[in-house]
Order: sequence, then structure tokens, then C-alpha cells
Amino acid sequence: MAAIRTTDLTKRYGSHTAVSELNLTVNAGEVYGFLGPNGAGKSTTIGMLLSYIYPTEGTARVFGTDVHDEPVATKRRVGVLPESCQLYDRLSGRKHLQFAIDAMDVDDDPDTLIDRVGLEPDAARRPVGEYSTGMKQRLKIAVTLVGEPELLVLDEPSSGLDPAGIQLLREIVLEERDRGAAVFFSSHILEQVEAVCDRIGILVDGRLRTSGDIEVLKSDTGPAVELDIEVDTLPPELVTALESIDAVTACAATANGSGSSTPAVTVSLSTGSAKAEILRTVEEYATIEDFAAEEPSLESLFDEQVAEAKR
Ligand SMILES: Nc1ncnc2c1ncn2[C@@H]1O[C@H](COP(=O)(O)OP(=O)(O)OP(=O)(O)O)[C@@H](O)[C@H]1O
Repeated sequence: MAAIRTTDLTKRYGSHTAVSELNLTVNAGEVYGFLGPNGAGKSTTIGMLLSYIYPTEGTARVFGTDVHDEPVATKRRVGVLPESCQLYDRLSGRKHLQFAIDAMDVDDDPDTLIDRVGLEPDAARRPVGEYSTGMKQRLKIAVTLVGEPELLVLDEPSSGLDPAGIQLLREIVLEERDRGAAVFFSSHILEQVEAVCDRIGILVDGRLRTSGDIEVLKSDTGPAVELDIEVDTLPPELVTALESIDAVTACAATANGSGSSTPAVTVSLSTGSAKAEILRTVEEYATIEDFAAEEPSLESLFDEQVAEAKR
């Protein structure tokens, strides 16, 4: 059974459609990256998944149950890290955790959770009012993990974390996935999404523009590799030889490469494994002065989807 399944989920505010006919599925044991530019409708979607925003049309199901029919029962199965969440300055981190453990009526050990998110035991006993932004975020992550939720909904989870904290978050997300939890990971930071997510969806102006396996989506955006090779000379036979290689999908020669006075040849490949063969072939006809290889990135996929939506 899917951890999350939305069907034609729609939210309108007056004449403005914040989320439009959203159909997405997130399975147990996977990390789903939910991406979109500012104002795309990510928070509104999360609000509908967590039942604090009522959809105008469509349904949001968590583990098969409509979240608006049984909000309390579904919330028990979900750990939520909201973008903004209230902590109490006078309460220690440890007390926050104990409070969450008691509220959920589970027997988690607060010290294990404190250790897991890298908070010092002494710091965990100090009032949260004395915490840095990163320490607060670590505490919020610990609270999210209470009760081993079957679904984690993480909204900008790396907010305020330093590089070590980001690395730790990545490890925790992957551990949770390996434990069998589904993770819904909403973020603007594409590098972090790419590091942990199995599948992604890109939302623009309330519409899901694309959804699927990251590698498959990236390969759909263009050639597997584009090689830009600067050479000392550019005989026509070089281009003919390159075009005869199976993996070459396009080949263009320019007298002056990348703005310099050096001739260059740009070769698009259907597979990265042909790179060495291309370089060897070029060397039969010319001396390579410099070269660069460009592979499709999540950033180029994201930019393309946003640009297409705005056309
Ligand atoms: N309560 C509301 N009333 C009217 N419009 C709203 C309301 N909440 C959100 N919107 C609008 O709906 C759209 C989607 O907003 P939402 O906050 O879901 O986007 P987001 O993808 O989370 O953005 P960000 O990345 O900036 O947090 C925006 O145009 C926003 O102005």
C-alpha cells in the first residue's frame, strides 16, 4: 500500500489555484523529493497531506486512509518536520523530546535520539532559548523521529544546519528509508535532494510537471554526455570520423571554441562510456588543448521544467 497517494488534489484560494489536480504516489521504503520554485504549492500540498488545509477537490490518502476522514489516526503514523515549528525557550531539548515521547505514548529513549542527531548530552539539558539555529533544527529532527514513524514529511529539513549537520541528516534519511519508512523530502536545495532521493516530482505553478526516477528524468533532458574539446586544428575528416562512432548523436565544429581563439568540436553522446573512444579518435587528427564533459544534472532538469511551465 502506498504511503502517500493523492488523486486530483486541488486547492484554490478564490480565483488563484495553488495546487492543481495533483496525482502522486510515494511508496514505503523510498525517499521522494518534492521540488518547486517559490510559490509552487509545496507547502499547500504538505498542508493537505497533513490535513490542516482542506482540499477544494480531490483526495489525499496516507496508508490508504483519507487524511480528512481520520486525521488523528493518520497523524500517528507520520513524523513531521515543518519548515517553521514552535519550540519552547525555557524547556530543555531533552524535555521537548520526553514530551513528544509521552504524547505519542511510546517508549523511545530520549538520549538515544539526542545522540542520533548529534546534540551534546549537556546541551540537551540546557534551555532551548540558548540553542543555535542548527541545534534547534537537530532537536526538531529528533522530535520528528519519535515513535519510528512509517512516513516522514520533511519540509526544508536542512534549514540552519552546517555541513556536518547536513551530512548527518542525509545519513538519518537513508537509515529511515532502509528501516522501511517512506520519506517525503521537500527542499529547494537540489544537491541535497539528489543525494538522498530515489524519485522526485517537480511542481511549478501548482502543477506536477514531471515525476519519476531521478536518473531516468535526467537522461530524458539531453545527451548522456556532451564533450567540448578544444584542438589545435580542425580537419573535416575529424568530424566525419566522430560522426561514424555509434554513440555519437551530434557533432558540431566551431572555428573558435567557447569564446576563445581555439578551434573546438562539441560531441553529444548517448552513453558516457564512449568518452575515451572519442578522445582517442580526436587525437588521431589533432592535438587536444583542453576538454570539458557536461552531464545532465538535476539543476538542468529543474531549470528546464520551470522554463517550460512559464512559456
Ligand atoms: N492562505 C492563502 N491564501 C491565498 N493564497 C495562498 C494562501 N496560501 C498560499 N497561497 C498561494 O498559493 C501559492 C502556493 O503557495 P505555497 O506556500 O504552497 O508555495 P511553496 O511552494 O510552499 O512556496 P515556498 O517555496 O516559497 O515556501 C502561492 O501563490 C501563494 O501565494
